[in-house]
Amino acid sequence: MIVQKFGGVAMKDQQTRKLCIEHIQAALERYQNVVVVVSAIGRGIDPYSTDSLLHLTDAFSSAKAASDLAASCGELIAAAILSAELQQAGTPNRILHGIQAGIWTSGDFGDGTISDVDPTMIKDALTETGCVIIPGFQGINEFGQVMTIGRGGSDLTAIAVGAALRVSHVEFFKDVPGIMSSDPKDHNDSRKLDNLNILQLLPLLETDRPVIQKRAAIYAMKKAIPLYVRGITSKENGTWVNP
Ligand SMILES: Nc1ncnc2c1ncn2[C@@H]1O[C@H](COP(=O)(O)OP(=O)(O)O)[C@@H](O)[C@H]1O
Ligand SMILES: N[C@@H](CC(=O)OP(=O)(O)O)C(=O)O
Repeated sequence: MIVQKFGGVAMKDQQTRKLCIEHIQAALERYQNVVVVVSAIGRGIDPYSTDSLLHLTDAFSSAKAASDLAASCGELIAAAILSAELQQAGTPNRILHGIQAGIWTSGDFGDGTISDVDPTMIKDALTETGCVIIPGFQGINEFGQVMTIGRGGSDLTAIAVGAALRVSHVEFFKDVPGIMSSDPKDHNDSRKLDNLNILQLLPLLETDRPVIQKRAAIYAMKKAIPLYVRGITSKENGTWVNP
């Protein structure tokens, strides 16, 4: 069993989602059970991106619970679209969201922390279909309210679910071929790294646009979960991150 995480760029249109579906189908053949964690579709002004949802009204600045509920819809929409397209491609699957996903959060709206993951319903669903889709970036607090867990938080969702299910590793699909020696969007001379450990990764995450959310990387280190960061379009090997 593995967890695969597809971010906003991988999910951005039907063409890139076809690549996501190919990666999911390949993983199903190899591992039988796959949990897919998705982020909201696109970036910036794209209609269902997290930024667009957070800017639907300026009243969200003083209504944090409502703002989180709106933001969480981006990942719900992404899960619904990927589920339908996977089904169309011949792969039955089931979405688990909200309380069904068993992801419990605490702390502040907009920046919650995952306090517990109860994998019972995920395991039950996997016995039915082998492929479960979970909207990232969110959980439920003790009062049953939806909370988001900080920008880039789907990475944390994927790792926390992976840890709860004791998977062999968590895979991330990016618009870069793996983890590079520096951000390739800023440095022409950056080169792909084949292997590194999380302590070596942490300095690379000190940027406005980290390749993995820093909080998620620290969680992976604490739970001893290996990560595999791959390119969504490339066939070449990605980067293994050892805990
Ligand atoms: N050291 C690095 N190696 C690779 N990519 C990096 C690095 N540092 C920053 N990045 C940036 O991370 C981006 C991918 O992460 P991100 O956009 O958060 O993915 P996701 O779509 O999964 O959320 C790349 O487009 C790249 O600009
Ligand atoms: N959609 C959320 C959560 C997330 O992790 O997104 P992405 O995987 O696209 O960085 C955000 O933009 O913060």
